[in-house]
Amino acid sequence: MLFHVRMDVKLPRDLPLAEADALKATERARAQELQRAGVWRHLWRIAGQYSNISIFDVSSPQELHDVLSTLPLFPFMEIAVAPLCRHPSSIREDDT
Ligand SMILES: O=C(O)C[C@H]1C=CC(=O)O1
Repeated sequence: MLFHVRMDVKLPRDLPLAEADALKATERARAQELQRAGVWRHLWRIAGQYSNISIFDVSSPQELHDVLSTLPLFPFMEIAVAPLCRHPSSIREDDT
């Protein structure tokens, strides 16, 4: 199942820089691991915002929740999820 996910990162202003940098580094490593595994299919920065638009490929809403809720930055993100299905006018033969 494909899900469109928007993540808006809201780090506390008083979070020490070293802690923020460590969180971002662990988030980056996890994001890249999930991309290599094919779970995090697309990851795009929204221009001018500390936000991303992503496409996840998981077996269920529960798996998506498990993945998102264990991201290191999860406590500092507002997340909006939309489940996707094929558009009847799409000319793509697969769901990539
Ligand atoms: O920077 C972000 O958009 C938040 C998060 C998503 C991937 C990653 O490395 O950090």
